[in-house]
Amino acid sequence: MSATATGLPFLKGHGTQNDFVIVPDPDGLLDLGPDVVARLCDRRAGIGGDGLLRVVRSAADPAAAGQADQAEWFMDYRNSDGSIAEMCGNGVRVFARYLVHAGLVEPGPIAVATRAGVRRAVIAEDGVDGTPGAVTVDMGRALLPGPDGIEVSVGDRSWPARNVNMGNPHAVAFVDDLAQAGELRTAPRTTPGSAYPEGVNVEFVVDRGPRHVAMRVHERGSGETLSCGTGACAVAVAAARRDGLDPAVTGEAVSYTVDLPGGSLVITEHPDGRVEMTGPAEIVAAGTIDPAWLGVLPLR
Ligand SMILES: N[C@@H](CCC[C@H](N)C(=O)O)C(=O)O
Repeated sequence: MSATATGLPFLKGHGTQNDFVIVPDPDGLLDLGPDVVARLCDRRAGIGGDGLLRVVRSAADPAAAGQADQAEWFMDYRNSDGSIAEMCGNGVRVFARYLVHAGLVEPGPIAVATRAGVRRAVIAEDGVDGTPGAVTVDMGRALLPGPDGIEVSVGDRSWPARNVNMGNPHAVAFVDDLAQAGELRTAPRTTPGSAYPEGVNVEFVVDRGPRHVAMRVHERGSGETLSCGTGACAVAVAAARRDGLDPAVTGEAVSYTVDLPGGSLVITEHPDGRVEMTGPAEIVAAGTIDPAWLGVLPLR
């Protein structure tokens, strides 16, 4: 499936209600600029999505340089405002689900090239009732680069936050009540400004029970979304450190269930530092974008 004079094929998918426009471009023929991506992600005038996943062979995209020998497919992820991000956790599960849906891979282990490097996933078989199998992804190591003293503010309220990098940047703030963050129509402020020169995803977290938390997120480039996979990983690692748990020290893996408005993810940090995310991913629709609406097919 690729762009033709009669239109641009697309699919729609989501993982815990973080939703994506999926554009198959196996041979890397499309040039999707920020404006085109933002139009496609527009929920009223376009298809609608928190982001866009272009599916391209690693060998056909310079952004996947050096990864083609390990991962045939490259996830070219874009935020809904058209900006590029290094990584998307829900996106990589949906990307894997698309590859199975399209018959390009079988359920089981798969490697996906991303701007943050190769991510290895395992796609479970569908359930007997047809429920799509969960996808588990090795999200790599969390970095906790500091500095101390980061604060996140909404209106006149501020909270201390922890800087966690999952390939993309996160500020994780523990709050008393998720409603305290308000409507999140605009990005929370973070200080010092120097902590996040490329912008940041901000998570607000409350405890639900032992190794069980709930969160809301304001995503860089997409606004408040119903789920963020990298955000859930960042939250689980920040919660573990707050709880005095570090698998590298104890030698025991630590798992947290992270509830998001769109569903739940299970995040496990291993003694070697790998952070594993397990959650659902499904394809909900497929169609063709009218070239007249698009103006012109964005071919290279
Ligand atoms: N929703 C994603 C994260 C997408 C990228 C993020 N908005 C950024 O700019 O870093 C996820 O599931 O991880």
